[in-house]
Amino acid sequence: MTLQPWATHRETRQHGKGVFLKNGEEWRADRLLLNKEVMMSEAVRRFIPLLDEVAQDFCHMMQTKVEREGRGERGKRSLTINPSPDLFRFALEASCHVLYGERIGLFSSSPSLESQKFIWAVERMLATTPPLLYLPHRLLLHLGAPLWTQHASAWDHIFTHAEERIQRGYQRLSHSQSRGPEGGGRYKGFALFELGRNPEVQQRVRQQVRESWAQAGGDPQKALQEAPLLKGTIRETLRLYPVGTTVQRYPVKDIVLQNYHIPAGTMVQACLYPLGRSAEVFEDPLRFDPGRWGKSREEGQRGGGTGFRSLAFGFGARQCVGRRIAENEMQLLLMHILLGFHLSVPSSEDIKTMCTLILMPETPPKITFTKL
Ligand code: HEM
Repeated sequence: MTLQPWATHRETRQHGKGVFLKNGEEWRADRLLLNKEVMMSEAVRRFIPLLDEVAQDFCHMMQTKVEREGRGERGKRSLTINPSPDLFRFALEASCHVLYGERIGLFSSSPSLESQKFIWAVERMLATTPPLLYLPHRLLLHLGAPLWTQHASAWDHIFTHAEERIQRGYQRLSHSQSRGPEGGGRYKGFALFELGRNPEVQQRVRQQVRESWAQAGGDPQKALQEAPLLKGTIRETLRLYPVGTTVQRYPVKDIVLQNYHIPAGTMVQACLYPLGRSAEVFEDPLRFDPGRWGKSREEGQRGGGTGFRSLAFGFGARQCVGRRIAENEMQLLLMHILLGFHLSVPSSEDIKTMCTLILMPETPPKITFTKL
C-alpha cells in the first residue's frame, strides 16, 4: 500500500504535503500550529457555536422533510429513510463552516453548482482511493487507467474549492489537507442505528440531553458538558464501528511486544474492530452501552489498567487532528436529533460491514425519524 503517487501529484500541483504526509520536524512544526487552531480548548470554544448552527439547521431541514414526506398525524409524522446522504452533507457543511468560516449551502433543496461539484469531488475521491492504495501505480499509469485520472482531478477540485475559500479571507485554519470528512457520514449512521435499536438507551440519553439543554440557556458547550452520555454514545459507536480500522506505528528502536521481538521500523498495527469487540477488553462487548465510558476508567472494563481502549482517533502527538471537530460535531448533531425526533429501526438485525478505506455498512441502515 503506497501514498507515494498521491504525494507526488500534490508536489506537482504545489499543494504541499500537509500533516498527513509529513514526518519528523517538518510535521511537528505544522502540527503544533494546527493544534492551536483546532485541538486546544480555546479553539474548541470558538468553533462549537459554528457546529451548533449547522446541527440545528440540519434538524430543521429534517423536520421539514418529515413533515412533507412522512406519514401519520400532522406534527407527529414519521419518515423512514437511509439518512447517509444527508449525514454526508452535514459532515461536509459542518467541517467547511469550521475550517473556512463559511457555509456552503448543502442543506438547500437546490445547492449551487459549485457546492454540488464539491460533493461529487469528495465522493469521487473517496470511491477511487481504496483501489488505488492496493493496485500497483505504474500498472495503472501504463494502462492509462481512468481511475487515477479521476482521483487526481477530484483532489484538484477539492483543493481549488478550499483555496478559493481561504483566499476570500476566512482565516479559521490554513488548509489542513485533512482526511477530514472521510467517514463523517458513516459513523453518524451507525450511531443513529444503535440508538434506534436500543430504545431504552436512547431514552436515557435523551433525558440527560433535555435536562442539560434546558439548563444551558442556549450555550451549546455547556449543554454538552452536562450530558456525558452523548460523548459516551460516540465512543461506544466508534468502539463497535471504528471507521478507521487500524492505528499504525513504526517503532524507532527494537521492542518486545507480547514476547515477540519487533525490529525497529516494522509496521505495527492495532486492529480496532476486534479490539472493540473483545470480551477480554470490554465487559459484555456486544452491548451498546454509552454509560460504560462514564464509569471510572477501569470499572466495567476488563484487562490491565492502561486506558488505551478508545483508540478510534489514534493516540499521542500523532492522534487525529480533527478529533475535537469530529467529536463535537457528532455530539451536537445527536443532541438536536434527540431533542426533535424519536428514532427507531425497521430492522434491528446486525449491520454487516466491509472495510475498504474505512469501515462501511454493506447496506446503509434505514432509520425512522418520528417527530416529538
Ligand atoms: C469520525 C471521524 C474521524 C476519525 C475516526 C478519524 C480517525 C483518525 C485516525 C485513527 C488517525 C490516525 C491517528 C494516529 O495514528 O494516532 C487520524 C489522523 C488524522 N485525521 Fe482524522 N479522523 C476523523 C475525522 C477527522 C476530521 C474531521 C479531520 C479534519 C478536519 C481529520 C484530520 C486528520 C488528519 C490531518 C490526520 C493526520 C494527523 C497527523 O498525522 O498529524 N480527521 N484520524
